[in-house]
Amino acid sequence: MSTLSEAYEDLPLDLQHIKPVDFASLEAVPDSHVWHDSSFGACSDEHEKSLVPVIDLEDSNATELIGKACETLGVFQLKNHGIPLSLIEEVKSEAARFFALSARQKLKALRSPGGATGYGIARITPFFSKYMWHEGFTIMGSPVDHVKELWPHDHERFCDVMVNYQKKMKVLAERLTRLIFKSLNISDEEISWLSSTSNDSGSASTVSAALQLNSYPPCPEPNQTMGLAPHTDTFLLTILHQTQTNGLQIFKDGSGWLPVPPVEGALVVNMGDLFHILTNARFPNVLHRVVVSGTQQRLSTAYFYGPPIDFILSPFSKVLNSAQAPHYRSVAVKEYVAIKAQNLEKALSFIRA
Ligand SMILES: C=C1C[C@]23C[C@H]1CC[C@H]2[C@@]12CCC[C@@](C)(C(=O)O1)[C@H]2[C@@H]3C(=O)O
Ligand SMILES: O=C(O)CCC(=O)C(=O)O
Ligand SMILES: [Fe+2]
Repeated sequence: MSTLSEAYEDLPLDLQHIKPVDFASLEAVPDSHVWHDSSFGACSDEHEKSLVPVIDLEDSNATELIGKACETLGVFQLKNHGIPLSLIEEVKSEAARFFALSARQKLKALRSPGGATGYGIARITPFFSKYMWHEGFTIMGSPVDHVKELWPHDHERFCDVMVNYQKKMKVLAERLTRLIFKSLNISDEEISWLSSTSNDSGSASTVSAALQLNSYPPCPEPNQTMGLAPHTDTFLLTILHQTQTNGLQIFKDGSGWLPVPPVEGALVVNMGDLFHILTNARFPNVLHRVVVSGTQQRLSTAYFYGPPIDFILSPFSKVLNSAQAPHYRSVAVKEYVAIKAQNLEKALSFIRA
């Protein structure tokens, strides 16, 4: 086994946990999608200044600023990231074109129970008793097989844009990972997989990566439902682009749910479980969720990045001071992916040392 999609083949889902409802046909929130969560209104949207720092990647202090943000909140917004805004726009418009199709059309690109790529609801759905006000399109590698079903003669535009965006995201994710390791004083030898994957040398192992297009349709009763339930991301880091519609919130102990407002041209970067493990819990794996709007569709694009699935990770000895014991045992990426898929937020407790 060498690719992430193969790892997910062994973790099949039931169709009821893949197939979205036809949101466009709903005039009210059906009971299946009603969440009894009293905290929606409690979101501190009144916070005028967001706690999430906006960092310029061209800033001469970028390494320190990013290292600090990773350690405190586990999330930051990134400006001057080098991703052409025109490409981001194209991704957004291709995603919008897809989600605007009729339900019948979109179902032609449905993920299969053992598949990773395609249209469907969030993989975390089985852990909750209610469904989310959300539909997604997951891409691992090329989406061509699925998109050909929808647009037999016009699939190239969508596929080219998504493949190109993933290439650019991979370069950025790699650059951020190096920079974050540098902020931790971790040497290059400890990150051999990073260098062995960057030089396209044929047999070299590939990093784990996926692109997720998310759509949260406007909702007739936004306070009654949930866009995306609270979760942490599984891999090292996630690079997210969000449209101008609010909705993303992070959970901070002592403060509750805090908004991550859209910043024009910026990308949101958040730490996932694997960085939390590597840093021996020094970086939080930030808990986040999405609430929905009554009037506007929200679109977001998340790129998940991690080491090759056979890579075995354990807390860096460098980040452990002499008095500190490792909190987590060694675990292969694919093993952690399986534990997470079966246990969600309890996954980390299964690898506690
Ligand atoms: C590469 C990934 C990362 C996945 C699983 C797999 C494909 C789809 C990703 C998401 C996207 C939506 C939220 C999430 C929580 C979900 O349900 O599916 C993500 C999850 C994770 O971070 O675990
Ligand atoms: O839509 C968003 O802003 C969040 C998406 C997300 O958390 C995810 O795809 O993992
Ligand atoms: Fe997420």
